[in-house]
Amino acid sequence: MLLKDLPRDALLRPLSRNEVIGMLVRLSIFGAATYYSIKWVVEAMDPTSKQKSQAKKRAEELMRRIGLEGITLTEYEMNIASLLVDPQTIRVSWRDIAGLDEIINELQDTVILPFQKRHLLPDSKLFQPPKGVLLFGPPGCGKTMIAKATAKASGCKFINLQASTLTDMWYGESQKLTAAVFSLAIKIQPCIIFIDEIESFLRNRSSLDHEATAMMKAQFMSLWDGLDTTLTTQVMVMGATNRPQDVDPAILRRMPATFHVGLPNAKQREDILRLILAGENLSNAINLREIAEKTNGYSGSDLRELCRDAAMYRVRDFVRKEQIRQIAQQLQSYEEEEGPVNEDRLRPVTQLDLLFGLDKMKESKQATAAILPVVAEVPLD
Ligand SMILES: Nc1ncnc2c1ncn2[C@@H]1O[C@H](COP(=O)(O)OP(=O)(O)OP(=O)(O)O)[C@@H](O)[C@H]1O
Repeated sequence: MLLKDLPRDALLRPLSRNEVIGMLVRLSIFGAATYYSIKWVVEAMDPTSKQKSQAKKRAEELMRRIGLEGITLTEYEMNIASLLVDPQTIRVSWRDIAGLDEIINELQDTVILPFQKRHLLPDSKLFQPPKGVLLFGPPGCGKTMIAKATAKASGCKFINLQASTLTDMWYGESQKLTAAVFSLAIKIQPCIIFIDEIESFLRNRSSLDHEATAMMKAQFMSLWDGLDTTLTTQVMVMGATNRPQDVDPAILRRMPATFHVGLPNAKQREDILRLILAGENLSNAINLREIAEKTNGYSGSDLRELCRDAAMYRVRDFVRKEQIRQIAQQLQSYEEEEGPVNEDRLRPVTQLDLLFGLDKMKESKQATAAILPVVAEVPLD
């Protein structure tokens, strides 16, 4: 029916109360449907929305587990909160780190005591954890382990900030995220902000820096300085790097406590080997000193790889023996079969296994050395 076909009276008469209410209800439903459709379309068009909602869920779950559910967070703080590590769930403790007693003792005195015993000197400006700590040294020597064990020992929450997080597009705007790192850390303090590969994040400032990156760095440093303003703030930035020479000097100045986590010496390597192999079934003739002496230049992570390989040989032997046994069983009649006598058990790891593992490791190291340039260790000062 067209408008002109309607009776003139029907158009001119005032609307009844019910008609007005009905119209309002229809308008509201239409408005809500439009709003949610537009929202749905916008979200569907945002390629990062799934990641964002996953990060939000993860953050909420983490906050609940850590016992921080009452704290209200902004959207940006929520993104950073998805990187939180609960000190209770950190598996690494001092007992898992071998050969680094000196560094551990110093960390205990300079970092952990001020966190743990803050109540003894609450008004002291001096008895405070340093605002920045730098762990530097070649890869695989335990820097990340030390950072995690420090958080566990001091009972600090641990924000594991990847170099790319603040520059990653899906997380949002760098500057808002940078601000969120610090505001979140303050809300949940005591807290350690850990930045692995800090050189790639806060690299020497150069003219090649993108303007946004330069601004983010400047902002990071000013927020970092701001931590000093209140005595009660218990937030520390801990950085780790393989290339201290590439870290911006302005950042280095903000990390007064530096720890060199270098390649282990022979004694340290023996300690690391003993720790890695603890709990394994070892032959009595194992001589870890011999392996330690033959592994000059190896990192803790190399030694772990070597041991992992060595421990696999007996499994391979076991599988081969089993295959031979099965073939023999098929050839023999079942009456003659003697049955499995102690055959279900793996033999212990032997010195020969470790030496084989070492040979294999040497070969792969030589192969990688051929394709990768040698990175010399440069002292910090
Ligand atoms: N001192 C050590 N004691 C026991 N295990 C060690 C030690 N150093 C390294 N490892 C072994 O090597 C692995 C790697 O160590 P970690 O990740 O802490 O090294 P990193 O110095 O942080 O290396 P990267 O610079 O590559 O991040 C550890 O998971 C551990 O198994």
